Order: sequence, then structure tokens, then C-alpha cells
Amino acid sequence: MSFILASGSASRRAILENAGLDFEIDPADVDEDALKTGYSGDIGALAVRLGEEKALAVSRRREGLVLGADQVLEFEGRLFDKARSAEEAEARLRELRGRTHWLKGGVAAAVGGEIVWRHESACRMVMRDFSDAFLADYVARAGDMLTSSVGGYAYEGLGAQLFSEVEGDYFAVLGLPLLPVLGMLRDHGAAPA
Ligand SMILES: Nc1nc2c(ncn2[C@@H]2O[C@H](COP(=O)(O)OP(=O)(O)OP(=O)(O)O)[C@@H](O)[C@H]2O)c(=O)[nH]1
Repeated sequence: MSFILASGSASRRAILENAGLDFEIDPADVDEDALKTGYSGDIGALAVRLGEEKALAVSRRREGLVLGADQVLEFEGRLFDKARSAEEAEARLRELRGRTHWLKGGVAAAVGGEIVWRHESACRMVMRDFSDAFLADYVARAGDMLTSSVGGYAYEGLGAQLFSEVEGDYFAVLGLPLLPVLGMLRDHGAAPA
């Protein structure tokens, strides 16, 4: 039983590998900016749409079940994507500290160029009001995660120190709601029932 993960995300790959699943990696080449720039609708729906576009892009050229996913950060109705630099990540963390933001996730499965399943997730991230000194130390230690993760943190690692409370699926915070994905994979014969 196998399937294709249409993602270059190390976190998504690790989540599925650690769960013992058999799959291939074939990242989708989708112009996310084209869909995100100027978007003014429901941000969770956008994440689902992006997950669908990634799954479809690969499903149109590969046989079998293709899984695509996307995650965006929503803060006071504004949409944030991954920071482009450590400086931008630091400025954003300074803006988010002491306040609540949401990680909105979308995941979709496609077969033969058609969407067969989709799922939306929302995780409520209550960031503590940490000091400037803490932030400076965090930025010095966080490394690549500042720009490779949508929030500039690895919640399973150093990023946990940023939060006082988190509501939602742990795996969804990391980028892939594993249990709903496992249910879908089993339904499609791509994971052991
Ligand atoms: N390790 C880790 N990664 C996180 C966390 N929160 C968000 N991410 C990652 O942030 C990234 C969000 O960007 P996306 O545009 O959804 O995905 P991507 O990394 O560009 O990869 P594609 O699926 O190829 O588009 C994903 O790789 C998530 O796994 C976290 O707490 N820990």
C-alpha cells in the first residue's frame, strides 16, 4: 500500500514516516503567492484550496493517491505566510507575543486529477508575553525554523517556550492532521486497516 506526498515539508514527511507509513515524496510546483496575494476570503478555506491545488498538480501526472497540504497563519483577520528572513520572523514574533493567533491547515487527497477528500484544521495558539531578552535568545537559537515554518517556530522543539496555551490537534500544529489523514488512507487502501 503506498501513496504520494505532494510536499517538500520536512515536518509532514517526518509525521508520516514516524507513523510507519509507506509513501513517495513528489513536491507540487504550485504558485502559492498567486492564490494568497490579495486574498480576502475565509483563510481556512484558502488553506484547503491550496492543499487541493498541490494534490491536483501531482495527481494530474502520477498514478495513485496523492496527498497535498498547506498551512497559513491567521492573526486578527490577516493572513501570514512563512517569513522571508530571520529579521521578518523576529518582527512578527514581537507582534504576536502576548496575543492569540491561529494556524489554519488544509489537506486534500486526489486520484486521477480529481479531489476525493479534503479536511480543514484550526489550532488556537496563545503566545505568552515573553521579554525582549527571551526573543533575542530564541531568534539566535531557532535557526532555519524561523523561515521554514509558517509561524517561525517548531512547536515540538524550542517553539514550545513561546506559548502559554495551545488548542487543537498537535500534528495539525506541525503541519499535518495525522489522524484524519490516517482515516482517509485506510478508506482508500493506502494504510493498513
Ligand atoms: N517542524 C515544524 N514545522 C511546522 C510547524 N508549524 C508549521 N510548520 C511547517 O510550516 C510549513 C508551512 O508551509 P506550507 O506552505 O504549508 O508548506 P511548505 O513547507 O512550503 O511545503 P509544501 O507542502 O511543499 O508547500 C510546513 O512545512 C509545516 O510543516 C511546527 O510547529 N513544527
